[in-house]
Amino acid sequence: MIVTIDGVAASGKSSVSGGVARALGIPYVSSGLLYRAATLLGLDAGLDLGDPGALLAHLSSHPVRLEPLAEGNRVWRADRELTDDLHSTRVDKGVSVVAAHPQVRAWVDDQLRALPEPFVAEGRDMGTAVFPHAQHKFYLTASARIRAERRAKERPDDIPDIEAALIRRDELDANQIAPAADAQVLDTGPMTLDEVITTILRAVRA
Ligand SMILES: Nc1ncnc2c1ncn2[C@@H]1O[C@H](COP(=O)(O)OP(=O)(O)O)[C@@H](O)[C@H]1O
Ligand SMILES: Nc1ccn([C@H]2C[C@H](O)[C@@H](COP(=O)(O)OP(=O)(O)O)O2)c(=O)n1
Repeated sequence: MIVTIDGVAASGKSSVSGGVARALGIPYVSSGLLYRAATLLGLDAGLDLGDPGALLAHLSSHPVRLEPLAEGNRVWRADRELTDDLHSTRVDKGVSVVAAHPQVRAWVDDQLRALPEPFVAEGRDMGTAVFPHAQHKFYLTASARIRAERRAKERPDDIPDIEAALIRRDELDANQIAPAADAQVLDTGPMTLDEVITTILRAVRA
C-alpha cells in the first residue's frame, strides 16, 4: 500500500505524513529531502545549480541515501548525515532550481520507486508522476500567510519575509504542484495538525 501526501511548501506535509505513518505503523518517505540533499551537495561543492550535468556527475560520485523511518527520514552521503543541514534558507533558495531539472527528478524518482511498500510518500508529485496508482492520495493546502506563521516557529526570519519566499517557491514549483485528479484536497488552514492526521486516517481506514 502507498499513501501519497502532496502539497505546497509548509502546508504540513512532513508533520502530517509522520503522524499518519506512525499511526499506521509504516515508514514515511520525504521526497523533498532528496531534492534538498542534491541542492546542499551542489552548494557545498560550489556547483552551478542550473547545470544538471554537473549536479548529476557530483551525485554519482557522492551517492546520497534516504533512510525512511517511522520517526522521520534521515539522509546520508556516505557516512556523513545530512539531515539537519537540509532545512535552511540557503537550501530553500536553491532547491527549486535543482528540482526543475528532469534529470534530477529522475534521480529522485528512481530512488523512491525502489523503496519497498508499504509507506507514506510526501512531496509535490507523489500522487501524480511518481505513484499514480497509489491507493490513497491527499493534497494539503493553506494560505501563504498561515503557512508563513507556521514556518516562522522554525526559522529566524520575519513572517512577511517567509511569506514572500513561500509564494516565490510556489511559483517556481508550479510545474509539479497540481494535485492528482483523484486526490482528496484538504485546506489545513482551519484545522489543527491532529485534525488533519485524523481526517486522513479515517479515509485510509474506511
Ligand atoms: N494543521 C496545522 N496546524 C498548525 N500547525 C501545523 C499544521 N500542520 C503543520 N503545522 C506546523 O507547520 C510547520 C510546517 O509543517 P511541515 O510539516 O514542515 O510542512 P511541509 O512539510 O509541508 O513543509 C511545522 O512546524 C508543523 O508542526
Ligand atoms: N516531490 C517533490 C518534492 C519536493 N520538490 C521540490 C519543491 C520544493 O521547493 C523543494 C523542497 O521540498 P520540501 O517538501 O522539502 O519543501 P517544503 O517542506 O514543502 O518547504 O523540492 C519537488 O519538486 N517535488
